[in-house]
Amino acid sequence: MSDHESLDTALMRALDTVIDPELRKPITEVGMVDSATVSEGVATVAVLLTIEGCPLKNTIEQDVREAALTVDGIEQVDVRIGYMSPEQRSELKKLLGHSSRANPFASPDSLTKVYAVVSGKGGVGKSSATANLAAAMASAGLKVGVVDADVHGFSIPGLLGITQPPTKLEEMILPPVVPLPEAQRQAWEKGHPHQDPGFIKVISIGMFVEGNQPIAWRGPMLHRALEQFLTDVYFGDLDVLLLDLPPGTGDIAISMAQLLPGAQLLLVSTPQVAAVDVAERAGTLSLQTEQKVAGIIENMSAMVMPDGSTMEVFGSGGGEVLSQRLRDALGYEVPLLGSVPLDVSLRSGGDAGVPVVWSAPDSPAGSAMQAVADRVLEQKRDLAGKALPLNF
Ligand SMILES: Nc1ncnc2c1ncn2[C@@H]1O[C@H](COP(=O)(O)OP(=O)(O)OP(=O)(O)O)[C@@H](O)[C@H]1O
Repeated sequence: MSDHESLDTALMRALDTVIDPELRKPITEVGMVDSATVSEGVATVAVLLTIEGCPLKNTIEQDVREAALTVDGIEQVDVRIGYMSPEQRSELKKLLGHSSRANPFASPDSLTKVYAVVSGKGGVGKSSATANLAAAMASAGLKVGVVDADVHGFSIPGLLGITQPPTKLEEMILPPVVPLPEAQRQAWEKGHPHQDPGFIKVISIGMFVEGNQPIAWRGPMLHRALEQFLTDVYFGDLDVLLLDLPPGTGDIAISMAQLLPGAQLLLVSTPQVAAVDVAERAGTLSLQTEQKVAGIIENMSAMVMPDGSTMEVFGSGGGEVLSQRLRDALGYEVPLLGSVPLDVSLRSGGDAGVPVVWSAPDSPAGSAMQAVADRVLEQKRDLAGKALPLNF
């Protein structure tokens, strides 16, 4: 083998380590490296991006440059950016095994655990719980998808700090990906040197409307939108899919049950005993849809004051009462998965686009949200006692 050939090969191996941020696959595997050669210490890499104006152009360019410079004998890198032709994009879709006519999560072979986060009333912290569960699960090394189907109150992109739009490849949609923040990534790599860290792929109705416009859709359109999210969006292999649904027992809850019959419900409620009736209705809808309620998340429970005392702004005991009532109504245990206190750090983390389990993991709300996520993951481990192909 000549020096040229061995350097070219070494360059290609280095490029194997560059992961496309949206597809979460090595760029060498998905046809994004058109050519890569080395001559007199200069690497020339022709990269094909999926679409023109790809928002991740700079990241990919930078990653290619850094990877090439790890090769002994390469001193300079010339990255040439081009774009895939329609034929190349079709090839890519085939390679990804994406068919926009199938909802992969409804297939009996699907290994993805699906949870719909629901509530009786609005404003009880359903979206905050969804974002924090997703973040905690990604920190545990899981590949997590989030579908923000809260049509009238979509807030997941903001809670997860997403500003980048999805990428459209004809009818296939590549959702934005939230990687682990630096501190969590380092902690993961220290404990699991040979395993990829988790991430969150997110799709939201809010990504498809201009500015802050309201959505005035009737049931069939909502159904179609949810269906499209499950079929047209390329999530790849996920460990967990979380859905943030609108509050109550409306059209979307029914559509979700039709499209994802295997989804389990996580019911969010405040500790206010008077709110339990409404939450109970959201839980007992599962009798008609034949879905399982996996547990209750009590949110906005007693706030810890600076002097260490607690203040029960929304009362107490609602989660326990709801757990008992649902056990009686549904005929199986519906555990209270945890109580998350009212906490400024949860609100400020959400406002800053960093869920509190990441921004302030030791805060009262951060540790309580983490504990809820741990309980959900434990339930998953218990599943039928069979080995799941997951590493947690
Ligand atoms: N434990 C908490 N401590 C402090 N603030 C909280 C807590 N939980 C939620 N909040 C705040 O309450 C508001 C409502 O929360 P969130 O948007 O998560 O509720 P929701 O149930 O999803 O609402 P919607 O009905 O609009 O979907 C947000 O401003 C959020 O930051």
